[in-house]
Amino acid sequence: MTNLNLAVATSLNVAAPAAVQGTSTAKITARNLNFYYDGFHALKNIQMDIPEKRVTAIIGPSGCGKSTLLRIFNRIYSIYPKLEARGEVMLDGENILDPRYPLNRLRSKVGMVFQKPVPFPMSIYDNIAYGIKHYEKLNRADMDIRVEQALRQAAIWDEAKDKLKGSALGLSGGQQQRLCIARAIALRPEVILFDEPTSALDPIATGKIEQLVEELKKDFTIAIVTHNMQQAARCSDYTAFMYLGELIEFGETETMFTRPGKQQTEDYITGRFG
Ligand SMILES: Nc1ncnc2c1ncn2[C@@H]1O[C@H](COP(=O)(O)OP(=O)(O)OP(=O)(O)O)[C@@H](O)[C@H]1O
Repeated sequence: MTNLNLAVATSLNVAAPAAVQGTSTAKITARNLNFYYDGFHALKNIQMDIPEKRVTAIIGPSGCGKSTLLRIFNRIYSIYPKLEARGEVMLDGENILDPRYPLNRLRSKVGMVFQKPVPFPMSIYDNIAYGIKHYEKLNRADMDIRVEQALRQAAIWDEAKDKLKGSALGLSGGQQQRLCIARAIALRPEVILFDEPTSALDPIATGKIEQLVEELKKDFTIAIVTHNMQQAARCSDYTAFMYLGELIEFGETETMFTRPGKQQTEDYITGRFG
């Protein structure tokens, strides 16, 4: 590590993350991706590969297009008029921007967790079962198993198991966010998108979510938008740095945080702007 690189890592107060083990194929590939809000050019010619079963962090200053990019990966924008995506976003080799790509299939393959946990106003059990019922007909015993599996995988089973029939709104903010993660997992997606999942949480709840993200990458491909650079450094394998709608740099997180290739990336991660 050069002095500069050491300075970058030290200024972030993070240990350089371990190198990514092995190679990974791309689960999602964006090619010549442009996005417009009623004519406003918000994403400019993005080329990006999101590696399978790895965590990819998307960072950059406010307004650079992080959330816009994430929302394209599950086509959530398509419910609003006057929003337009051009180019290709391939998921397992199929272009999800093609209107013929069934939204139902996309929703079952790509789950999303938002900034603010929004449990449904119903029991903890029903929060998980509700989504499953849309896609599958399970008998009671099988549903019980699926609900338990999802809660366990989202590391909230121990706290929830004795109050499954109680309202989800009675959980703490951090527990609610893990419930929302369980709700996404229960549909057995292949990709989970996290849009600033810890910005409304305290440091302890944040730590639990970061640990969970680390666990989940064994089974899922993860993309996470975060303002928190320590978080990106701690829990991602790859990092994308965006600025003013462009993808400035993409690479292994360790490299990005210790030997950034572009001056803008270095300025951002060392806190010189943003
Ligand atoms: N609904 C909208 N209509 C018009 N412009 C929008 C809309 N949503 C976002 N934008 C614009 O698109 C650009 C990208 O916004 P986006 O929310 O993706 O940025 P971001 O990097 O996620 O920002 P933040 O970190 O503040 O959440 C910004 O210039 C923003 O003002």
